[in-house]
Amino acid sequence: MAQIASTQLLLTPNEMGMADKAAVVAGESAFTLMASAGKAVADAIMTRWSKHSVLVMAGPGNNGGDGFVIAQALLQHGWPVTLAFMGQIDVMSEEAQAHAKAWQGEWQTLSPTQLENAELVVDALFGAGLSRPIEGVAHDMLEAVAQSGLPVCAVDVPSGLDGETGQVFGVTVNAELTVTFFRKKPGHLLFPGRGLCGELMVADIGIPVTVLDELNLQTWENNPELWYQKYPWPRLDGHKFHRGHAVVYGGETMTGASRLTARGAMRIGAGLVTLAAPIKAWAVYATALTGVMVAKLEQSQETEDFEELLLDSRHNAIAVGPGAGLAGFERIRTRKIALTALLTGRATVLDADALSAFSEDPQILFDAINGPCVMTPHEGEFMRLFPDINNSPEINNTPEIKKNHPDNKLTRARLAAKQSGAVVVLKGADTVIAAPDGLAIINSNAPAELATGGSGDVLTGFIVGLLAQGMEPFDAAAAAVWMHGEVGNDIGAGLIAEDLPDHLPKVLSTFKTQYFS
Ligand SMILES: NC(=O)C1=CN([C@@H]2O[C@H](COP(=O)(O)OP(=O)(O)OC[C@H]3O[C@@H](n4cnc5c(N)ncnc54)[C@H](O)[C@@H]3O)[C@@H](O)[C@H]2O)[C@@H](O)CC1
Ligand SMILES: [K+]
Repeated sequence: MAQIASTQLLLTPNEMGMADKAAVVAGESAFTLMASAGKAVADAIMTRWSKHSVLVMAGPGNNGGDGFVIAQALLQHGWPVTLAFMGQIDVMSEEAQAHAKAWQGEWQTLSPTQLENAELVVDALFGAGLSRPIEGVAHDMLEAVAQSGLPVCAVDVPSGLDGETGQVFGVTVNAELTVTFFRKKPGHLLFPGRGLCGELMVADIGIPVTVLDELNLQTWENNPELWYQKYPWPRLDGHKFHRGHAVVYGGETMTGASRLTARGAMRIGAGLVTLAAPIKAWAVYATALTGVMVAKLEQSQETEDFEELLLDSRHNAIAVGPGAGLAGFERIRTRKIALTALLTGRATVLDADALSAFSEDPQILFDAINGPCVMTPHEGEFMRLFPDINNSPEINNTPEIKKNHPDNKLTRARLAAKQSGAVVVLKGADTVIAAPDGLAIINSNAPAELATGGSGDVLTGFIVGLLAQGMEPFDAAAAAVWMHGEVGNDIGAGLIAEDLPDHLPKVLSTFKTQYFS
């Protein structure tokens, strides 16, 4: 995956530091890399804004070094520039010192009063090297910038944002534009970070792509580049059975949920979809569904009937959860149905009630997972199913920045995948898809409109539909989440879950034109 989608790779600040070092070893000069970084930011500023009075805040590390380059470039183009420095010049890196010496304007010491005459702020205080909470004058300055409402261009990250987790380390600013270098970082895509970066630009500063080979990277931003080659396009000579047969369990009361799942599975191309429902609700399903077949599960023997249905090995992918039911006896039934599905060893998606039903004894669920499985919890379901993860050593023994912010969504999803043996899709505006082997993808195309009732049920349908067509769970989850986001963007305001499956053909056709013609 690394080779086919190198541009989608995400590097933590630490990995970025290693890439930077490897580039220098490969013959790039650190001075030139910094010059290119600063120039890229200055160019972006001059493209976006007309000539303004600029305050460049330069911090004690290489982020500050970039600040000197930016200040000098803007000055040379006739912009009024104030340079506000915080640090000790003689302990800065050689390249930062060299660029600081090249600065031809006046030096000032960082102070909130400098904001009085500023029209635009360049935030080059802290970047990848942030290692403890921001205090003192830098803290006061960032707070004053935030309160001033002035437009901010952040260098690499808004200072105070942890590039690894997307969490804020005490204080930060809301940037209108963030220019980062070489590759994005997870913190640019994970909330709240994503909301603080404004427009995010990635500048090529001359780091050779070959440095990535040494790094064993495991995190990507979701994009068809990652999985389009494995996408199961229907073959002209194909038969509907080649496109799989998905089985969706439907509960007794909330019948809409599993119908949305079934429709999602149909739309994404499953050859056949059967909705299996308890007899009490059977008539509702049978009346409402046309292309989807409905199977009856007789009273008091629902699990046995479900098991029998699955004896037919053409039923190659199963979804349990949407509308499955949690009240009283339904909870027991939902558990049995989920375990029956897992026992087949066939590709299974567990969502909603199928996750919550195991909140008291999640290990029973994890022990039953021994085939391809995708779990799609939202935050609430995740907390119920993985209560220990926030207290796990991998979260708490990391440096202080992470210790103070256990809400590292990427790490949590990875730990959950490892613990359960399933691909975990931790849903939200920044959905993370993590596999038990450590690979992870952060999704970034979901619009706010997708946060609506039934939207997750459709996603489950997209996943099970792709599984039925033979896609591997990690790829199927990534592709489904991306399609779901694209459909959401396509519909926009006024979106309801019912629209999602029916807008998919348009998105699929654009995707097909782009990648397969
Ligand atoms: N490929 C790369 O990695 C490149 C990186 N560049 C820049 O270099 C930056 C990284 O440079 P550094 O590693 O020097 O990191 P920073 O510039 O973020 O700052 C590190 C310095 O700040 C101090 N510090 C950390 N947290 C602090 C706190 N809370 N309060 C006070 N001081 C604190 C550290 O002790 C260290 O002296 C990137 O963000 C980017 O802007 C560019 O110059 C070009 C190439
Ligand atoms: K910064």
